[in-house]
Amino acid sequence: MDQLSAQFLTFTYRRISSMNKELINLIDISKSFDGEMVLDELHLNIHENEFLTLLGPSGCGKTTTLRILGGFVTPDKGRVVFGGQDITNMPPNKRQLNTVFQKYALFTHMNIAENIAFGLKIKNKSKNYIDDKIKYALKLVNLDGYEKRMPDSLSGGQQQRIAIARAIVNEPKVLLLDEPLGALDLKLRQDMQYELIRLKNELGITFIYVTHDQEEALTMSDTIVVMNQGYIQQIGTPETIYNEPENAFVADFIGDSNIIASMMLEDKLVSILGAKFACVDTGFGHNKPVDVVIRPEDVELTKQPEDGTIQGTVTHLIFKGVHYEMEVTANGFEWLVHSTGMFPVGTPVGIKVDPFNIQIMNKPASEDEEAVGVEE
Ligand SMILES: Nc1ncnc2c1ncn2[C@@H]1O[C@H](COP(=O)(O)OP(=O)(O)OP(=O)(O)O)[C@@H](O)[C@H]1O
Repeated sequence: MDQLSAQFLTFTYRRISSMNKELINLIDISKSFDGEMVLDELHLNIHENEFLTLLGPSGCGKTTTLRILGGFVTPDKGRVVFGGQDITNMPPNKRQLNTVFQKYALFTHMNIAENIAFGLKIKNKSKNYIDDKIKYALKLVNLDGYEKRMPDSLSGGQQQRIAIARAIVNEPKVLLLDEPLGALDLKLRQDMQYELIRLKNELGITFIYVTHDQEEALTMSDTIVVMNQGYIQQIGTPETIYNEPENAFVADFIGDSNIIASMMLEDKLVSILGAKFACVDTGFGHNKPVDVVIRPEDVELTKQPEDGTIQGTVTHLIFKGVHYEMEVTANGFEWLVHSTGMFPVGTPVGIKVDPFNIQIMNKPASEDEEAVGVEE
């Protein structure tokens, strides 16, 4: 198992095991800008106390979805329902949602306490109420005593915590976070990921998080929604998304993978690059073109070709710290392999895969005829 898989498995304990009540329903939402379809009949249910992440490449519609939730963008079609109430046309300030953006957008001429108090003052809350809230919020984000500091005397990570503190004093039921860690360096980003998980658990509210960083999504989320070109590709727990990707896009976007055009010969038997491999999937039919996904850490290399192996040669080797990354050319395919064992370049090896680690995916209908790897 590589670092990535280990990292998200560590967090399994805190995930919602039996999902809570539905809180938000996005029902058949469509949105175009300048005649370009950005979201096409998007349907999504979000639960109470869920950490849900919208994940996908740049331009896939994540921020637009978040802005529709926040009320900053009105959908062309479809409805936004919050706690059973239609809020599609409700203005942002009336919604029980608060947004934290990538750019902290703190008021530079106000100190930290004034920044946090800003929204509460507009709502005419009493001084005592506001002071209590400031203390409470600063404690939650681990910045007690920072009331009098000015924003430009804080680090990026601290400023982002203040932006979060400012959002949570409004007691939203949902926090919308648009790449809030995007501007931070890697180490700080990782620390803040833990902070956000803790914060969400302490507050007991729903977090809807936008990122294009798959590792961040795997680390933090109860549920990941993988999006591409305005469509939801898959919704699932990090484990499901990583181990059982439903299509080649998801498999390719989440972590490294070997995606191989193959042929399902019969239930539990697949022909990969001309060799027969036992697998566990059923119901794909006979002699049906499929895509097979095998994660690099699930490829086992053997010194001698064995039954159920393909023979190949190691063509690249890189030391990655926790594992070696190798490329093995076998039956015309470049296999990506992560292994704690090292095989020097030029070594002949056998490739073996446990049946449970072979993930079968239906090919899109239009690609059926292009399938390769047929051999009886
Ligand atoms: N107000 C707007 N006017 C015109 N086009 C827009 C507007 N907002 C978004 N778009 C376009 O809609 C598409 C989706 O944008 P969106 O910001 O939702 O993507 P994203 O997945 O959040 O991307 P990124 O990760 O780069 O922020 C993009 O092509 C973008 O240019």
